[in-house]
Amino acid sequence: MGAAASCAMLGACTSEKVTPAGQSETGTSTVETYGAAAFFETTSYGMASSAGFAFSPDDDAILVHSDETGIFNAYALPIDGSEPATLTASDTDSTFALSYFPGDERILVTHDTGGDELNHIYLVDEDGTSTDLTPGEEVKASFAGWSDDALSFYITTNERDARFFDLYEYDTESFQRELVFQNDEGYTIAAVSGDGTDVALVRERTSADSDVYLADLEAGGAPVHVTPHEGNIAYGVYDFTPDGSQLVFSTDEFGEFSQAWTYDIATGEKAELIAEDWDVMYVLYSPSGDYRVHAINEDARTTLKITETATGAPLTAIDLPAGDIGSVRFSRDESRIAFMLSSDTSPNNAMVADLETGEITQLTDALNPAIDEEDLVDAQIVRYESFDGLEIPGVLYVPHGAEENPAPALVWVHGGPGGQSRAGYSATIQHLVNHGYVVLAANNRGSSGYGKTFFHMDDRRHGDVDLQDIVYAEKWLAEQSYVDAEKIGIIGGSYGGYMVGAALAFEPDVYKVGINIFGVMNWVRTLESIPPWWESFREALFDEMGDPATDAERHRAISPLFHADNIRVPLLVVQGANDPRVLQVESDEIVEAVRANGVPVEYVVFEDEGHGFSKRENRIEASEAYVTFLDQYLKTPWSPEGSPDGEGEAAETSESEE
Ligand SMILES: CSCC[C@H](NC=O)C(=O)N[C@@H](Cc1ccccc1)C(=O)O
Repeated sequence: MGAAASCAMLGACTSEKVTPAGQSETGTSTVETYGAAAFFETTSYGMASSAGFAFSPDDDAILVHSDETGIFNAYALPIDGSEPATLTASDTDSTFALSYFPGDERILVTHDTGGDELNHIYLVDEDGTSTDLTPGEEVKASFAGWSDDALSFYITTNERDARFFDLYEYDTESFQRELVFQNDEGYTIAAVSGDGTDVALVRERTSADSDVYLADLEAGGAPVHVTPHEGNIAYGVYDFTPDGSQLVFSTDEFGEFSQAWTYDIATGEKAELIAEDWDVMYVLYSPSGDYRVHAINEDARTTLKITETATGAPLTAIDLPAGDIGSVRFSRDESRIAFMLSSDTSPNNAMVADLETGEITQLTDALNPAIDEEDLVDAQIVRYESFDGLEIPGVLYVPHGAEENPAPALVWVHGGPGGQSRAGYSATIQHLVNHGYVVLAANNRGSSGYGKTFFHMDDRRHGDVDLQDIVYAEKWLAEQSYVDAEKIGIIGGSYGGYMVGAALAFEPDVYKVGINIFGVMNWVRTLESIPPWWESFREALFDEMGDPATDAERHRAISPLFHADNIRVPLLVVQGANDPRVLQVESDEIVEAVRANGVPVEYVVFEDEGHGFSKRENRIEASEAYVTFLDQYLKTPWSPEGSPDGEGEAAETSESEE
């Protein structure tokens, strides 16, 4: 971590750099090419939870996590820019900062084991001693915030019933705890009011239709239904106001996008709080309630607004720097805010702004100094037409020099269903682009962020209309002057990995190669073996995807595994052994089936990862594997005829594979 620098704009770079000899020529300019290690030697930073205290009790440091050692751990970053203090030192489990204690420098952190998603909450004393507050082999726990009097904090765990999360209140000194809300009905516990009187609950019937309830923790009794309605309306919870008088909830009742509304707990009155032209992503308050922060998902970029609550006027004390601002946290005395600042070409940096002087200080220097930001590229938001004329949004990255020398390209598909590819820094995408690949992150119908109509267009039509959007992404890329139309591949993770498998199996002539990162290959098995703690949204998931008990035939029809004999192009599969959502067997079986076709198939398994890769050495190995595979099979397209026996050949197995 670097020393403080006064606010350097992490702005976008557009100009080309002329660099010394020995670097790759791309058209009229020279861009240095970096290995995966260089991209991942960049440090990833994240802020303590919005439900906790990110500032230390005396406001002189902020609590963050970073992967500076290769494994995420918690650190205190002094706001004067002096050297950070290491607070946890795990060399096995990615550990994430939750909160300082209200009155001392003990902290709460969370980690799972090897990516199994069974997170526990740990108390870390000032001498570094760590205590598991939520022990138990199959227990999954989450931090849910502090009481206003600082005498207790809240944790949800599923230890009583693996399917449901109950709410416990922990004493800050004795760590004795009390069950304050027993959840037998499959609610999602969304927020607890600071005065400890109310808990906000969400019940999801379908992804289009959900409700908010309020349970009175003092009076007990059945939770009050806050959102009675007819038809499909999706309601959710942002937070309580700091005085506990109102619940701020989300609704898509009044248009395509989610708005923020208030519910007055005493009177039951509802009122519009924030309506924007896009989804309101979150709403949070300063501890006193004097300031309100909300973010908008504006065409795949985050726009942040800070408002003086009393007047509704925008905060003018500081000029927020250009770039993506997130994780805003107020100091205890509300004289400062901490936030993360990033751009398409720069990862998160921790910043502190003084609301009295307007001064902004950069506390970290995350991008590996060996990388020149000007060698990276900005994202462009684009739109293309699909088979039925529907406009599909995407996030496009074009390598420097591709206009002069058309480049191979990749369609990148996000997870979900219902996720969204967003602009912003991605080490993996920048690594691919730096190695000469155009990347189009397509937001096929069904993606979030573009309104509820678009979001639901894929319901029970997965592997059909959304796949066609991905096919049309290839067609659009092939028409671009900077793309070598003969060299277009597909890459995606999880649901995006499913789309990779589906594209290769059901549209076998479209893509030249595929990279499947822990993708669902067999929907019957995946939906039959979802983690027990998904119970609160199992019904909604089955409503969208189909219930394996009744829709198994359709699930077989759309599952790449049962159509693997159609896959005739090189395939790279990457999987975490501890993934509880997409089990390793999904990848094992598709690898075996496609290898039987005589097609090159490479397979990388990480023994200590789950649904996503968090350890630096694994992220480097995965990213290096993508580029090596693409350089081998996409830059010089593979054909069965070109292989020694004319039938194709199976590739060698990666060292990581067991
Ligand atoms: C309606 S999406 C619920 C699943 C969940 N979504 C959040 O990310 C998820 O983990 N999706 C996986 C794919 C998947 C879908 C259904 C069952 C298992 C895995 C993903 O894309 O990350």
